[in-house]
Amino acid sequence: KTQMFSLVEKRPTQVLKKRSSISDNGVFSREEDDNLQVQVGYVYDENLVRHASKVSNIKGRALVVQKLIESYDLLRNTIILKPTPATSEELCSFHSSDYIEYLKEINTKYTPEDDVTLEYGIGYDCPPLDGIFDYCCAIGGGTLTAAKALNKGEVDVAINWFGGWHHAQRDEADGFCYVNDAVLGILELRKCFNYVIYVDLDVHHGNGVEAGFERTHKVMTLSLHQYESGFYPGTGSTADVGTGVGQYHSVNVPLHEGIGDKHYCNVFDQVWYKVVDSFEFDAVVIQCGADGLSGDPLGGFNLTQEAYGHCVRKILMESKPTLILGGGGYNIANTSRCWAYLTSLVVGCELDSDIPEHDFFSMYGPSYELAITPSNRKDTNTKEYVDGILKEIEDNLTHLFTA
Ligand SMILES: CC1(C)CN(C2CCCC2)C(=O)N1c1ccccc1/C=C/C(=O)NO
Ligand SMILES: [Zn+2]
Repeated sequence: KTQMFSLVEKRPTQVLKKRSSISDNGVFSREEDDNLQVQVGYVYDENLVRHASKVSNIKGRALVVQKLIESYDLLRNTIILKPTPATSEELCSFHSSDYIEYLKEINTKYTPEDDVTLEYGIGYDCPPLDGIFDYCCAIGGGTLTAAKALNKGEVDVAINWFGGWHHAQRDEADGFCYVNDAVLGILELRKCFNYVIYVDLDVHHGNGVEAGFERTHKVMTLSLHQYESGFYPGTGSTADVGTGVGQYHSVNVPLHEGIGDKHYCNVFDQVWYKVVDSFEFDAVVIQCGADGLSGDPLGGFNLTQEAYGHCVRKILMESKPTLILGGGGYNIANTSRCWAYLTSLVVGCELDSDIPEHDFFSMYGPSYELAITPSNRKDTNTKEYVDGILKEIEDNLTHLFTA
């Protein structure tokens, strides 16, 4: 039986209401115990951190994230989910067998230093990794382990900060993503949950996940991202709505650079309200790529962890089994700040505004504070532009009402 949970939004910490279980007639029955925290699973082991550190553009990020979360003692009331590497068969539930066979073949043949333009997207944006196949099994396995724990009802929310690689396509690596663990996780959840919604908060369009589900109405993908000419990956306009029975089940919110917390949260709320009304989902996956944060070298958006927290909190209010993933994020200290903050929000405890003393304390200078300060950059998202895209999104989603 899948235990459900319900959240009551209380500031500042998330005091989560008692667990309720679905009684026979499917209606929530409230157990009469006192407030039980929602059961949170947290994917971690050293092998996964070692693999996650392999990709050069976020070298060492996995360990810095982990150490900050540990320094705040956030894992004491979570269930640590030790990941099992994915098997080839599991990777092939989304990826083509020739792509996976190719990764096996080149597993220890190349290293990032090899300046080769290989097949299957390996070599340009996605340099060959030493142990590239083992890397994909570890990364894919992390998210699959989380999804399986949600399927078994062991946890209500599962967090995997080492996943969220949303650009990988069925038969090629793309955008520094070699395996699309988000797609694998959604496919796993679909074994137990009929309808799944995927929400992508990364500054880049979640093109690989959208492509994976654009022809089905069982999975809705919602992506908020920067959308400018020449900005990677270049997909994700409002006109991009999915096809066939999947039509109107891909929702895109293309934004221009400079958007800050207040505006972003306002846009999210307006879209989320319509999405919840048009698509009844049984489980949720949220990709929290932190490259939208102020201070990210990509520099596109001007967000702080407050924007990410607002969206995650809003989504958790639906009280559905939820899988939370990482993704991009190239300012390693700010990415760690953001994901530690989100972890605290999910487990329902407050964080001290001063970064605790720990191995990587020096990375948080000069403020040594948890808060990320936004810059005073111009938000180029005019009211006219935003109202226009919200209207298009609303018009698209009304097709689901009438369906
Ligand atoms: C190589 C990295 C990943 C790093 N990077 C920045 C950050 C720091 C200096 C350049 C990029 O733009 N990258 C990319 C290059 C080509 C294609 C995609 C990406 C990023 C994808 C992504 O984050 N998706 O969520
Ligand atoms: Zn990104």
